[in-house]
Amino acid sequence: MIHVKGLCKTFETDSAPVLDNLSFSLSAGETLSIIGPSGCGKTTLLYMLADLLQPTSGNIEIKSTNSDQSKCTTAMILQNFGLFPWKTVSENVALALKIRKTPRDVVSRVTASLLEELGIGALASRYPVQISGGQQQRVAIARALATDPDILLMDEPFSALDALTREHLQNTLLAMWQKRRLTYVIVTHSVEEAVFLGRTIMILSDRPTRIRKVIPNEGFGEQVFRMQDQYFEKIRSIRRIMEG
Ligand SMILES: Nc1ncnc2c1ncn2[C@@H]1O[C@H](COP(=O)(O)OP(=O)(O)OP(=O)(O)O)[C@@H](O)[C@H]1O
Repeated sequence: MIHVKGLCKTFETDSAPVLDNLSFSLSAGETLSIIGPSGCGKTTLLYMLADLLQPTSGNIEIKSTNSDQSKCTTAMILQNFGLFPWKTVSENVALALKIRKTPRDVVSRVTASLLEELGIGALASRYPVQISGGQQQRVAIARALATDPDILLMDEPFSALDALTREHLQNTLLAMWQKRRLTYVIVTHSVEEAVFLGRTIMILSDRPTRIRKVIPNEGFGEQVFRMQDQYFEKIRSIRRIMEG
């Protein structure tokens, strides 16, 4: 579904490349955690996957496995939630559907069902300032899922949250994956989060950034994984690789 080949990125203001010859693939229904040193280009990579930035060279092909559809849709969730403060929770979630001129009854139905699914149905008419950070992030997830994207791209989506809320939302994301078999890519600074949420974990190097290692994560997929030896062993092995 996602095929990245020989991807390089150098910004005009900087002579040194940020990303240097990255190649990887991700199939439909798979989940990828990307982890690496600060400033190595994780956000840059995500923006290129979202088609918000162009590579300097190399290419990204995002294609549906369904032959009727040649192009896949992506949605992105940002670290600071990116909600519009002047719109209510349900208006924020409905936004992308309204922009696409979706019939009003469909907008209401999809919005209400997503808010229920994410446990924030009672907050529909509140404004973002009237709800907690964790609840705001649930709204951001609902908004991203409203258009039923093929691929969900997340840039440190839970990093601003306290540990318990973060864990709840990781569980929510996993539940959404189990239910919908979402394909998602998550950028994170947390090794624990990378291991809990990625069936594959990609470790990036320092700049010029290359793929240091791609690690399959067989235990991924259930909440109980967090309590298992395999989970802690994977965290230890990734830390060893990152510490070098
Ligand atoms: N638009 C831009 N113009 C010039 N340089 C940029 C631009 N965007 C990012 N950079 C540079 O590219 C490098 C990678 O930035 P990026 O935000 O992708 O890293 P990151 O791995 O996501 O960082 P962090 O882990 O700290 O969030 C940094 O050195 C940054 O300053």
